[in-house]
Amino acid sequence: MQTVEANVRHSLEIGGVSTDKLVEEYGTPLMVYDEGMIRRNARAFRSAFESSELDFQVAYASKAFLCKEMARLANEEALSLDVVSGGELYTALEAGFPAARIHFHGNNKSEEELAMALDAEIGCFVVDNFLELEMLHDLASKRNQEVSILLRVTPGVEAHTHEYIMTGQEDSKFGFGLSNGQAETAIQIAARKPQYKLLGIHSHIGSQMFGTEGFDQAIQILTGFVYQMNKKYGLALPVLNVGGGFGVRYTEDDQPLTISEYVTAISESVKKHYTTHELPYPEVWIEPGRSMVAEAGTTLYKVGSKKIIPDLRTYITVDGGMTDNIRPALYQARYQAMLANRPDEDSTELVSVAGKCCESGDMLIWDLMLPPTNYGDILAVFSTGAYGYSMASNYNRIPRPAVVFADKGESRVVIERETYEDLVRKDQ
Ligand SMILES: Cc1ncc(COP(=O)(O)O)c(C=O)c1O
Ligand SMILES: N[C@@H](CCCC[NH3+])C(=O)O
Repeated sequence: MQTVEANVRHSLEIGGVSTDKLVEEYGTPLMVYDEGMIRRNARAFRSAFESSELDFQVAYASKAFLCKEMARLANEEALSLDVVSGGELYTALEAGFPAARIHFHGNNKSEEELAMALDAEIGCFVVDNFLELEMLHDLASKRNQEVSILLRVTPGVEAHTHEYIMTGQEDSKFGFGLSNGQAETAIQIAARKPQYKLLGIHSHIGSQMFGTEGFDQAIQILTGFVYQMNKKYGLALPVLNVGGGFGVRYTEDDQPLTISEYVTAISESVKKHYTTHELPYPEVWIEPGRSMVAEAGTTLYKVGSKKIIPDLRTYITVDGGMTDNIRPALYQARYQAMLANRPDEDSTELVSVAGKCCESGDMLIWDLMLPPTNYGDILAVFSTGAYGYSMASNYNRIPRPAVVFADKGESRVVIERETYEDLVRKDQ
């Protein structure tokens, strides 16, 4: 994959650091990010928008991977930050991320979380439902604080991994339905509330999308709605947030567009539909998560036991699994991998890669060709940078791995490996 280069002398390199060295220094399992690649992705999003000449914000969807150093990187790259919980918000604030560029999502923000975000004076709340619409305003009124909001709407466009389906109905736990009139009701309520500055609407149609048709459909529907709200209530709604969902390459079967192609398609679509409705161009916000970090991440595991079932299958087991990457078990997600310590050897053995959890579903890769493996080999699994560590668990009381950023031949720990002591720290 793009994130790694084979160092033909003996081992794979990530961000210019040999995986031999990384494993020796930090142990396994180890999550390694090619920091330069994350920065290039951030710049690709921004520069494509700059070429479009639209006003924009690129908000990194921090659910994909967040720690303080990642928040600092996002800030250095002039990204905004999409957070969906008090924990993500806290991490961003602890990292010194500017509150004015934080957008707060979530379909059940608690009063405490809302108060925390009001205290911090974050840039925008993406209001999801009628309870929040009232609760946030009550809290803001008590503080006499003005709050910028977007309303999350469900436009009735559902994006699936490889295709788009017009649902007609809006069966989603998120947001206000457009076709059933709830979005309009929410707009009317929001527009009357004195503490609210209603910036516009938000929609997110799905994740890991390979095309742009879904965005175009959603933008067409959203623009029609903005037009109606403008005509009926004289509302300007200057911000249009079209969410995230840009696809990445996990295996050679995945054919995502480039970042620039996604952004260009969105910009063109916004221009086309706003022009049709004779509306001034909005400020366009997007929320890429996966596409910012997935391909920049590689997980290094140590190969352990091997089980050969004659005429059936050969299992090799690594020292991690569903605790650091739940995606294969949860979504049947597929990954590519290679032996990091023998990158130039021919792959002649068909194996399936199992994790070490007490769970049959704890498989990382089915049917992978590798050179004949031995105990102690290092397996590099590619494109694990999104929704891997962020969805990690301590199932079987397995500590979470360390996370390292590698760049220009240097590496540094950004999240320390959990210890057994960490695991019992909260136990009574
Ligand atoms: C509201 C919202 N924004 C952004 C994202 C990020 O999506 P992705 O990681 O696919 O770019 C998600 C997750 O799907 C989301 O729910
Ligand atoms: N966690 C999911 C995607 C959810 C996106 C967040 N709304 C994944 O790994 O693919």
